[in-house]
Amino acid sequence: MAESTSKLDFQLYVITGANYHPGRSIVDVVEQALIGGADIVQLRDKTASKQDIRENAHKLRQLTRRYGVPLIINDHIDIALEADADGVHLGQDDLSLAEARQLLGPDRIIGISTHSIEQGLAAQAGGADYIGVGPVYPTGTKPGRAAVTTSYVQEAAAQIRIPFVAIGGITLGNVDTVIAAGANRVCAVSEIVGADDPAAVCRAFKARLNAAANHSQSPSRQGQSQGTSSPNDSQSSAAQPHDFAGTGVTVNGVAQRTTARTVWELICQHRLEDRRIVVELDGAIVVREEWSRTPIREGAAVELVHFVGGG
Ligand SMILES: Cc1ncc(COP(=O)(O)OP(=O)(O)O)c(N)n1
Ligand SMILES: Cc1nc(C(=O)O)sc1CCOP(=O)(O)O
Ligand SMILES: [Mg+2]
Repeated sequence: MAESTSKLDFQLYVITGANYHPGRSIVDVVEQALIGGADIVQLRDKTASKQDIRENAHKLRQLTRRYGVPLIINDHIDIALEADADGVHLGQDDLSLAEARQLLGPDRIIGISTHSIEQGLAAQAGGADYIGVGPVYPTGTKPGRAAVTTSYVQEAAAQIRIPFVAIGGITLGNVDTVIAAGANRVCAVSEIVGADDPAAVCRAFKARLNAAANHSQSPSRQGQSQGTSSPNDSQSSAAQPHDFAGTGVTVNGVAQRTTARTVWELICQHRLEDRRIVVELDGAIVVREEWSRTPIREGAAVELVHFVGGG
């Protein structure tokens, strides 16, 4: 089912889990995930004191701002507001969606955990910005919760119109199965924050998600754009289609013709979609949230600056 336009644009969602990285700071581990291409970060800590969670929220707020990535706080609306996080994530047993919306206002993101299509449809009708669909597989991060299996992912893909993210026991070993069931977005805790190299794991997840997104393009669109797509295709409709000869642009000082319609498609054509990059268009920085909405026009001068060594 086609998604409605959303304020959310992500593929890879990373949730913290301090018990998985003893001896390494949360800031260090999350920064590695961001370098690897994590699109959204959730601070989740079920055991720390409220004061410690508050302090980590402020640290992660600063960090995620530097990377232009949204920060979600699990469970604690007060901390989300105090730290100026982008939103909260709530479960079926947490504060209700309606109460949370009243406290947070219309603009902050509210994500809701769902474990059945009935719960998913209810959260969508109640105004959730996204839903979690899981646990797809049994997981030690949420022990005792029965797996919903990829059947619920398939149902969500068919019936849910807001973004949904598959979660629970997702690893590089099974992510292709989850994607094949219809997930465009995945979320992981242990596989990422418990890894020796969280950046490498994130890059690998993004490569799988991007490969699937490119593969699912219609043949006519592939012909136009070399099979690249934005993380949320509905947002790239702002760009106008180009003719077959493409658009004359200069990329990093090299004149060329491109079939890319947006900055995001140009990034994909240059195979930089899973790299940490800064984009300059005609002398002005284009922030990450705008990549899939920013059209490439004839004569554009684009600088795609990527950081060698850090990811
Ligand atoms: C993206 C995402 N999905 C699901 C959850 C789980 O939330 P909840 O059911 O409230 O359980 P706890 O995380 O609070 O233990 C989540 N946090 N994020
Ligand atoms: C926090 C959480 N919520 C879930 C849900 O299905 O609602 S599954 C989950 C844990 C996800 O951790 P991992 O990637 O380590 O399996
Ligand atoms: Mg919760």
